[in-house]
Amino acid sequence: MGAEVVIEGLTKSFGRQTIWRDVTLTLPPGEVSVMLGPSGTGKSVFLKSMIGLLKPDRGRCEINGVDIVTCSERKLYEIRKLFGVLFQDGALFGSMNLYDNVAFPLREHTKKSEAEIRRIVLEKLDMTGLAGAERKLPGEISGGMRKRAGLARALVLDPEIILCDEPDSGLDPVRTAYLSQLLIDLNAQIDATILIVTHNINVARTVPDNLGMLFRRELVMFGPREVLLTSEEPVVSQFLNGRRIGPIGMSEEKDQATADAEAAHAAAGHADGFDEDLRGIVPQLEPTPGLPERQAVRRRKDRVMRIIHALPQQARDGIIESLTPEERERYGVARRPSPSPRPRDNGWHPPEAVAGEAPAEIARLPKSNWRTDPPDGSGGGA
Ligand SMILES: Nc1ncnc2c1ncn2[C@@H]1O[C@H](COP(=O)(O)OP(=O)(O)OP(=O)(O)O)[C@@H](O)[C@H]1O
Repeated sequence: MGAEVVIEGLTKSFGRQTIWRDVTLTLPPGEVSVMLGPSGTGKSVFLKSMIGLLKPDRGRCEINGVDIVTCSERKLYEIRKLFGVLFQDGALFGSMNLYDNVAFPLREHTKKSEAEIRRIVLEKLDMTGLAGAERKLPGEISGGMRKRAGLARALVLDPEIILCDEPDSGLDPVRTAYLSQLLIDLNAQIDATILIVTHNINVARTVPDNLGMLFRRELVMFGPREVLLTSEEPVVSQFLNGRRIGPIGMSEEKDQATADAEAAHAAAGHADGFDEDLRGIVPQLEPTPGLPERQAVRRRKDRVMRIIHALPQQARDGIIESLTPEERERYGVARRPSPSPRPRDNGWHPPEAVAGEAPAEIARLPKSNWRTDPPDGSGGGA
């Protein structure tokens, strides 16, 4: 199972420019998480801080119990070996063919024989759909293939954590869908903890177990996907729907005059992008048939059902809705009565929010007997 990453109060500035402050979140082991955020909100800086390429000013980033903000260079070098990183452009060496690019970390960081290296490289190229392309140079292949080659290279040291910086950038929607599927398939095969930073709404809606968003130098939210996907937070719904009306402007944050002018245009009937409301929970991608089940799915259900009482009502309803009848019985929860339809049909109809205490079915939630973490308690998560 992948490593858990515990981040607490992390703050990063460049000179007097604060990029983000007090970021606190946990990446649960083996789960897939996505960090959304408008351009320039510091998503790439966040990834670089997680592998110690940038040094945060304050806070902790603990991986397998080691705080990489304060640990020694030697320890950091060791911890970095747990990571596989897919950079935006694949970061391949232009003069090396795909085989040598993918073999590079093995030749640099291990004493493996060429025969062993060959076995691993061909296995990873096969996993990423690049079997037969090993003699190609990066300049001779498409952007999608370059990303997959970057991913193959990120896999050769058997990472516990995979970081992907905008894996969809420069790809058309079909190639992005293939890459999304590949990430889920890889998670099913190696159970690594995965963090993807992206602007891509489709990736955010269909790929992760957990979703977060950076905005205005802060983490707006981070948690089970159902929370962000049903959020009424203006910045979240504006971002998910790709609208101009809302707190996010051309250069991240808009001033009041611009916001007022846009609101007046909208009131006068001026269209603001799509008319469809993209909020709501859509089914998560599943591994390609024939691959193993994602072990993280069961662990996550168990984890989320333990914290469900603390989640907003719409997220709770969405989570309970997504359980099978057997799972509802096992967890001792029931669906709430049929909701009244929403004005815009986005395929899923959350029940009306009910103020007050957690519903009875959640209050009597039993401790799950589904826990698959090792008995030493090293697994689990937030
Ligand atoms: N090494 C650096 N020195 C100084 N400023 C930096 C450095 N790296 C990033 N920045 C600044 O940090 C801010 C956040 O950059 P970052 O690339 O992390 O944003 P992002 O959210 O990944 O954006 P995008 O989605 O457009 O890729 C930017 O204002 C950028 O100029």
